[in-house]
Amino acid sequence: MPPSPPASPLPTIDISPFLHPSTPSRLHSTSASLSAACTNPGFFYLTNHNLSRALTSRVLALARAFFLHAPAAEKERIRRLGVGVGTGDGARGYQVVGDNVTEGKRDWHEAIDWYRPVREGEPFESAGGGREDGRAGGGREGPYELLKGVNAWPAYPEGFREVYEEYVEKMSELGTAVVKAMGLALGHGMEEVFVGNTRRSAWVMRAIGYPPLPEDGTTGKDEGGVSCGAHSDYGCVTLLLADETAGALQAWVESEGEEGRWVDVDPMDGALVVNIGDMMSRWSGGKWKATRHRVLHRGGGYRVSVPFFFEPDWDAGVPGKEGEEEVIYGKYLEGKVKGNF
Ligand SMILES: O=C(O)CCC(=O)C(=O)O
Ligand SMILES: [Fe+2]
Repeated sequence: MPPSPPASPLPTIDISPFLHPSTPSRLHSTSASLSAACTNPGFFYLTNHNLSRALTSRVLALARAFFLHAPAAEKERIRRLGVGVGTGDGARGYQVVGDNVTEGKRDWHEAIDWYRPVREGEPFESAGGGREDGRAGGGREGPYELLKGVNAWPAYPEGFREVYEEYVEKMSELGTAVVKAMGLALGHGMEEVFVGNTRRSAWVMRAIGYPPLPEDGTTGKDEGGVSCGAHSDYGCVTLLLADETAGALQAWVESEGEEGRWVDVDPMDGALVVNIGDMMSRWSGGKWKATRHRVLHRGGGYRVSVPFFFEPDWDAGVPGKEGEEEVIYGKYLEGKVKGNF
């Protein structure tokens, strides 16, 4: 008999002590488990969070309905455009299959990207900022500087924006709880550092639709033949909601004394998949890993995922290991966005 594939080695973290009143011993034991998970493999399941099943189902169903049934004209209306092109800011909006590029290769997915709204009086704002103050704003006049535009919301299916804005609130709350737990684990006042530097988190949210990869394994010239190329995430904490499709997301796991390998990160009912990004790895002095991951969706169905990237504030300074220069998160993000698109 061939050996059966290894079971997913991902740990599970119950985050409830950081969302509700708790005891010091529960807080400490949660943050100790979290620290172990962030050290290796850098990916884990998060349970007992603050999201109702009604909300997560709505979020996934709306994204699926948009990708599969929105009229082409509606997708075009909210299309991501380059800086200086109409309402484009080079970041926000809808991307057709192949628009998104990882390490120079086109990815086999479509997506909508949203970023923290540019708000008056915040460092994220600039002369060319979109100033989308909550629901009152929303004019997409342009021109905008890189990353300083206004979010684009689908008019189809109905109710999309309302549900997703509720989701952003919940995910920001959850992100804060997770970085608090991480700060407690690192000690040395890092809890205050993390909370203080993520109060105005320059969050990013993507709704991603993955058609199955073409069966011949090729997606064309300049294309990686993958649904999403191998990468590490940029910021603090990625909170991933995905549908029930198995065998799509993979993480590069290196265990001591063993060669690294790609491990399937299949969805777990009721849990979010969490991994840490480059900034959190820096903040931990390199103790924690921003684990590389990729998506290879070869199955038959259409996969939908909605990652929420809980990031540092735009102007947060993130130190590296000794001898390394501090990184300003907003500048780091600008560099990544410029390099990708
Ligand atoms: O769709 C997924 O499972 C992961 C997507 C991802 O890694 C990303 O958007 O950074
Ligand atoms: Fe990622």
